[in-house]
Amino acid sequence: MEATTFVLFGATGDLAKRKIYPALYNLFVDGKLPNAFSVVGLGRRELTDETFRENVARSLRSFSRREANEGESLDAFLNAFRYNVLDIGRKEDYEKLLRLVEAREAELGAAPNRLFYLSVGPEFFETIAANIRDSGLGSADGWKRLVIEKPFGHDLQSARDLNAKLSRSFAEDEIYRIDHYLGKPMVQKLEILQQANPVLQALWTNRHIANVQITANETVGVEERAGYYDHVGAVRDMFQNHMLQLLMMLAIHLPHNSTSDEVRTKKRKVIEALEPLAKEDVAANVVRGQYAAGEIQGKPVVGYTSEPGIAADSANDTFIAAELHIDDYFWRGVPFYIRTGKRMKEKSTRIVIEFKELAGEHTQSDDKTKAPNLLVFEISPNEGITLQLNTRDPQHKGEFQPMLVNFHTSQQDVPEAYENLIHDALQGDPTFFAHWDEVELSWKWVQPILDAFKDDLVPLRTYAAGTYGPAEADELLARNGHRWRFDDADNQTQTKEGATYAYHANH
Ligand SMILES: NC(=O)C1=CN([C@@H]2O[C@H](COP(=O)(O)OP(=O)(O)OC[C@H]3O[C@@H](n4cnc5c(N)ncnc54)[C@H](OP(=O)(O)O)[C@@H]3O)[C@@H](O)[C@H]2O)C=CC1
Ligand SMILES: O=C1O[C@H](COP(=O)(O)O)[C@@H](O)[C@H](O)[C@H]1O
Repeated sequence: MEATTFVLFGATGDLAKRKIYPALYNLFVDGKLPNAFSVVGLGRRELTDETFRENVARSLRSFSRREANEGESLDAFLNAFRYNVLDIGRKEDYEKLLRLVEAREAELGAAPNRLFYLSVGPEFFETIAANIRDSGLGSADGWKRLVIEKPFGHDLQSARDLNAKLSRSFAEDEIYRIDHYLGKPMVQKLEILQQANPVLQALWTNRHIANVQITANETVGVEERAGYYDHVGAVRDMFQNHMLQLLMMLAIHLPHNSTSDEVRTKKRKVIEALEPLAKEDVAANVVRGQYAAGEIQGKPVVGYTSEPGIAADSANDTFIAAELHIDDYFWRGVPFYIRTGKRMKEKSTRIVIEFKELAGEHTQSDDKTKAPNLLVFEISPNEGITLQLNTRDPQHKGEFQPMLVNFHTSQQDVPEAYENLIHDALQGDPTFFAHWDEVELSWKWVQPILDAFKDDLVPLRTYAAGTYGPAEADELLARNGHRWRFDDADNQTQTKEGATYAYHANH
């Protein structure tokens, strides 16, 4: 891998501590960092290199999936770290930074390839990009890349404005917009599972698929993020980015060995083909919810409007469910149901594909006991694939029984999303980053929902914490004869009654 200087804005912040340092460490342990590699951490706080390294080591002990015990290996990792005080708005600080970066590159005999990771609030993105350009940090005889965190805009117009500003300093192919859902290993596997398995390719159409359900439920509430979350809600925090990315990744049809350009083109086609919702139609297709007091895993929790920092009359959405349609050859007529919420019964991110009965199949008297075939991609917290088939106990010739064929990987073996994404950014592979076209088209699709929420055209439904959301989210599916599959209760019945065949990846 090419020599790289990893310039980290926000090196003293929460994201760096919880995600970025552990990801870098795990890549280091796996031998996936360049030989000539430096991290230059930036922040306003006055830290020496030694204190910075101690902070990094502490974060590894708390958050890394790998042991970070003192020793040669940890020392070798930390040796790559330097700290530099920088105030984002002070131009002269970038000149000092340039001198430090150049000195470090000279020390290592490394080419001036620089990755600028912006782990700071989006209000700083424009200033940082412009200062990188003006200071000469980005004009050396190597490559430059800009990695940015969400949120990318607050609505369609602000996203366009931000993109226009960044484009003055970085080309589109130099910008890596993180959507950490694209870094989740199971999401990355969706592409290859489809390409490498003719059986899936053959089934991936409206001829065989009755509906697709994409869920990202969380048990946590607003936590300490009231200031941020109360202005964005579930629609901006999760739906516009992560959920629509999951939809694109699931719905694309890719030729074998697709390039990153092909993936991007196909994703764009999917989102372009999403049937637009008019503001007036949002209420019929979208459920907006907010959690009330309830219980999470046996413990009482307060409702959203009683959370610290949230106004008692806040109408912010903590839950959203929607029915979407992709108007193209493959998916016409297949509802895509999306649901995400906070303070739900269980933490689970999964995609369920429900298959149709065979066309023209005669109804048998015992068909009512037959469960639909389901293909379930468990994305997190557990990773796995389940196929629900029907069987019958040959001894008793009784009712149909669902049989679950399970594939699960051990959590220890699974790299963190940030490991995958940082590794890809270091290699210059943009496949699992959000391209501007996708971001813009996602905001465009979501904008009528934002407008309808703002104008209060969609009733705010409450749901008790610790449930699966408002009843209206069930009704959304019920009107089409569908229901959310593989929720906790559903799952228990299926495993109690059904035979389970497990295949473990490490066997
Ligand atoms: N935390 C998380 O889990 C996630 C965060 N994000 C996004 O990542 C970004 C960073 O989040 P997070 O780490 O939580 O934020 P924090 O508030 O914890 O950290 C902010 C960082 O920005 C630095 N900073 C702030 N102002 C300046 C300034 N004027 N000049 C120089 N540095 C400055 C701070 O350094 P100092 O105080 O030393 O100046 C600090 O290192 C945000 O965009 C957030 O939305 C996205 C997904 C998850
Ligand atoms: O981006 C975000 O994602 C998290 C959920 O991520 P997960 O990997 O735990 O599923 C969510 O809690 C947060 O509000 C949101 O900003």
